[in-house]
Amino acid sequence: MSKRIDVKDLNVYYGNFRAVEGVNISIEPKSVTAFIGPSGCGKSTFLRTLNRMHEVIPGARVEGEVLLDGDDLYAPGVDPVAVRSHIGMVFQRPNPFPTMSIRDNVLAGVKLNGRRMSKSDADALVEQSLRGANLWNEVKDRLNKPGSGLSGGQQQRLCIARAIAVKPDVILMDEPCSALDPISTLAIEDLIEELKENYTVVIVTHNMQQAARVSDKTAFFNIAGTGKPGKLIEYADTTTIFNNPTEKSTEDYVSGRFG
Ligand SMILES: Nc1ncnc2c1ncn2[C@@H]1O[C@H](COP(=O)(O)OP(=O)(O)OP(=O)(O)O)[C@@H](O)[C@H]1O
Repeated sequence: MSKRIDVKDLNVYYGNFRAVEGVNISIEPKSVTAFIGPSGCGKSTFLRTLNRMHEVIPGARVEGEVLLDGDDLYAPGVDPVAVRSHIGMVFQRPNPFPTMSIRDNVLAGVKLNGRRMSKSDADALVEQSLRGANLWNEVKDRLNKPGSGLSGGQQQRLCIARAIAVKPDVILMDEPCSALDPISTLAIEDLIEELKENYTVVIVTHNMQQAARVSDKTAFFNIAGTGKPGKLIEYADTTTIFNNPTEKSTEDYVSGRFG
């Protein structure tokens, strides 16, 4: 089930360094939202706070609120592992477990969450997830072969299958195509378009054409200079951000004048 995310007054720190400052944003369910902006402006840092993934970095912490359909992900007693089962993540480099079979890779997140199921239920979930990631036809005859035997683009779709197997509400993607060739990139972009029928999708991308192609809304982040915090500068419909932005810095960035 797709859910909305509301972020209120969010600051993110690495130790004493404030990497992201004062973000307020509402992300709609069943939509694709792109985060764009120059290197170091905090896109990945902010993305990771949406499922508490930053907590694996020592010294990283947030102030503010992140609400998933109104529930605060940072409220006392909330288990970050449970948060990550509702809000999945796909990374820049495809990271299937290399020695695990394709089938076991799909089931890895489900097993991590301690869910037990019969072999026939597991088989059905593997097929459903691989179909959902547009990978089924390419791998159905080699489900017991290692995930590392797939091409980069197939491995990334396997990681998406692994993410959707746990039936999340939200899928976060941190530059999911940056390690892929153009054909595999198009396959992932097509898949993102399909995923939004069922999920809230948030994608960090350096590729402006990709943001324009896949997203409904775009958030532009920027930094005033090295050592300064990143800020959300403008957030609007993607067509507005690319064709008629309010802020001069947004226009300069999307027209390729910096970044
Ligand atoms: N693990 C970390 N420890 C300390 N500082 C970090 C860490 N990760 C990122 N930073 C700093 O936080 C700031 C934001 O980095 P982040 O990677 O979120 O930016 P980004 O916009 O995603 O950049 P890029 O587009 O290059 O990936 C940068 O100044 C970066 O050096």
